[in-house]
Amino acid sequence: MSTEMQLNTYGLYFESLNRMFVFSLPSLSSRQPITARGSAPLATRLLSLFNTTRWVKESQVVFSFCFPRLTLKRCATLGMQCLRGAVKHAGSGVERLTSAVRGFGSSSQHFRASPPPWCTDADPPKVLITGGLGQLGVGLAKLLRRRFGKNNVILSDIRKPPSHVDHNGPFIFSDILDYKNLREIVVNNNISWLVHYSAVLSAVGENNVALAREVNITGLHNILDIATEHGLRLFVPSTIGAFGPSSPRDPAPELCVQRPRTIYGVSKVHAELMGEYYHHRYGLDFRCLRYPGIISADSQPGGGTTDYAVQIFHAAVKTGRFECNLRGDTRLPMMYIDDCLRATLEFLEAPAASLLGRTYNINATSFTPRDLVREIQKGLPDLEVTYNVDPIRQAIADGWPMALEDTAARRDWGWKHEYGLSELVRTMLTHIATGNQLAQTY
Ligand SMILES: NC(=O)c1ccc[n+]([C@@H]2O[C@H](COP(=O)([O-])OP(=O)(O)OC[C@H]3O[C@@H](n4cnc5c(N)ncnc54)[C@H](O)[C@@H]3O)[C@@H](O)[C@H]2O)c1
Ligand SMILES: C[C@@H](O)[C@H](N)C(=O)O
Repeated sequence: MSTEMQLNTYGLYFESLNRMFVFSLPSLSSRQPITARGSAPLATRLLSLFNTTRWVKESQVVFSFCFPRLTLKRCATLGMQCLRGAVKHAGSGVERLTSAVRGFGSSSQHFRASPPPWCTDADPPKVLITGGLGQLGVGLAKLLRRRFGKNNVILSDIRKPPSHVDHNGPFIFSDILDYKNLREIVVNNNISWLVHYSAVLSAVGENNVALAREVNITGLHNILDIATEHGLRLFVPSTIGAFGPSSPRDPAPELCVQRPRTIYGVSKVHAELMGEYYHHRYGLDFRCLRYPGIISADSQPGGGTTDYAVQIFHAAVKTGRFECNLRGDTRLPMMYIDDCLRATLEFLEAPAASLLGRTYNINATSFTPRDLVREIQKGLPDLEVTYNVDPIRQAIADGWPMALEDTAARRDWGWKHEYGLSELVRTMLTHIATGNQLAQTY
């Protein structure tokens, strides 16, 4: 199939339902395949110019622009302007794409082209996120709302939302231990996808085993039953904490001995097994990713063992000093939040037929506190770090893997991380510094 044909069929697609303009770059030539890295100038330009979502699918890099409030015609025109502007600024290597973009839109037939195979849902899903006020939920809601529309994604938690969360889309109270309330929410809002983020994390769990057991195990049972009863697609994250000291550590394969020594880890292995059992027994569309430790700038971690790797950035920018509660040589798998949330959306959207398994490892980078300090010091050379090891957290970390083996995710649904250690550190410092400046001006 020629590049132009691919572009006409898959490259530029206008999804009228969501006023969404989807734009993908196939490999343009064998000499210069467009990959996430190969297309960096164009990708960077697009991401800096517009609020875009990016997926990487097989050999294609996919962007979408969503203009939910505009008329169809205005939306299509704007989409074309975005693409032309971005391509013009992207520099070399995209000449053939430029000519295809020029041709696209001249005939209305393009807007009736079939959607790409991974974009065929006629109705957007109605998504409920439980435990949505933690480190990951608000960011995921933002990403999903951009993709499916603001009112199609409901955040829920047992805490009161800060005002910015309350203003950005629907939020409701939901305690996952209250089965009746959960069922009412699912029925009344016609929920079709459930992202189950409520949990008690590793360090807090060791301090309150009863609570962790209640939320992570009893709560999960409620979620599984509701999801099965109402035919929902259910996403439950697992973790590097689902492995233990007897698992292979570098890397931990998808299938291996899992004997974690924390209530958090035990509850996550339980979730993986119960979800897979419900999938095979009742046909539940259960999907589970084992996340590494997640690093985010504008949301705080909720009491885990990898929290130091978020806290150090804030301390580095604010005071120039940090006391680390893990030993300097403790290597753990970590991931920048944008990679984690994009992986979650891509995995949720993956056709069921492409999923050979239901629980996947995803990996990005691994580092020790010392590696992280060295990298931060490239931008903030005056940062001073001392070590005051917390024995509970250190014992947990010593039983976790140093890296995850994630070839199945890369093969089955095109997972690809974008942030290595240096990109992660640069991005975190920029976000935190910008956030602080903004805070000072108000
Ligand atoms: N953040 C990470 O590094 C990481 C890594 C691996 C896996 N995960 C998993 O991702 C998910 C989200 O993680 P996070 O970091 O946002 O967690 P978090 O601890 O920051 O947030 C969890 C949320 O669950 C809520 N919650 C507690 N009890 C509840 C109940 N009874 N009903 C409803 N909500 C309740 C809390 O109020 C909190 O807002 C969790 O399942 C976690 O295990 C996170
Ligand atoms: C790794 C992850 O599950 C969480 N951040 C924790 O440390 O508990």
